[in-house]
Amino acid sequence: MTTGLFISFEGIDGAGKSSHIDGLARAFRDHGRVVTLTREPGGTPLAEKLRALMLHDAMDPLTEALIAFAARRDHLLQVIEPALARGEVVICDRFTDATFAYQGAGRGFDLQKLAVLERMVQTGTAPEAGLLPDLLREPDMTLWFDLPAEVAAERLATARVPDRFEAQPGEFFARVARGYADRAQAAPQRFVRIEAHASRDAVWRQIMLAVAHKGWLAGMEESQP
Ligand SMILES: Nc1ncnc2c1ncn2[C@@H]1O[C@H](COP(=O)(O)OP(=O)(O)OP(=O)(O)O)[C@@H](O)[C@H]1O
Ligand SMILES: Cc1cn([C@H]2C[C@H](O)[C@@H](COP(=O)(O)O)O2)c(=O)[nH]c1=O
Repeated sequence: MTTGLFISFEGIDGAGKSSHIDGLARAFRDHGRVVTLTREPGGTPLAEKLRALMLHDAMDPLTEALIAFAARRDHLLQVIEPALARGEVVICDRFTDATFAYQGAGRGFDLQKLAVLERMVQTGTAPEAGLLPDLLREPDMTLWFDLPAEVAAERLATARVPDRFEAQPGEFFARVARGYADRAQAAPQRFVRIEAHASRDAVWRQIMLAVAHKGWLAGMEESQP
């Protein structure tokens, strides 16, 4: 039985994640792996409804954090854990690091309270779904797209109508970026920093190197995005 792999993509809005998620899924499929591509907040019918609330309705930071974790719990139980149990590669556009970066560093919500919620949601009162009491479910690797907030803002300026987060000022994203840097520093074995202020090809090469370094897609280092 192949072991499941859990990979998350993180970074501030506009850092360039979406431009590469499909490419990584394709690379794994070319290697014969079954891939579940998903995102947070979202990934299940219930969590997608919570996503719409979170992105468009005004609320206080605690409510925002609780919605993020409620959506995550459903997503874990319905999609992520079953896919990992089947031995699939789960590629998730954002996971809990986003809550620490956005609700924690960005909004200023208490990081220790987030850590309590993280433990409640990502450990297991649901052993049948793959969650275990003493094991915090986390990605096996987090690709962190590190891009200065002002460059991300320039990229997004012409891209689309902003949601509640994208409409935040530059200082908010500078705080979120620092929040990601703190998470990366605290978990260097899980995080891979991607220098995102680079061409798409250069970013793709970094992703392929990170994956090859784990021994997951040997021989694909020269592949195209
Ligand atoms: N390496 C790059 N150089 C220049 N522009 C880029 C690069 N990568 C992506 N872009 C552009 O930047 C914008 C944001 O990219 P993308 O949607 O991939 O970011 P994202 O991290 O997924 O953002 P979000 O989290 O808000 O969905 C898009 O217009 C995209 O075409
Ligand atoms: C998981 C998660 C996400 N967010 C924010 C980050 C983004 O601004 C949006 C999601 O939009 P995207 O286009 O899919 O990147 O939600 C958050 O604030 N907290 C979270 O836990």
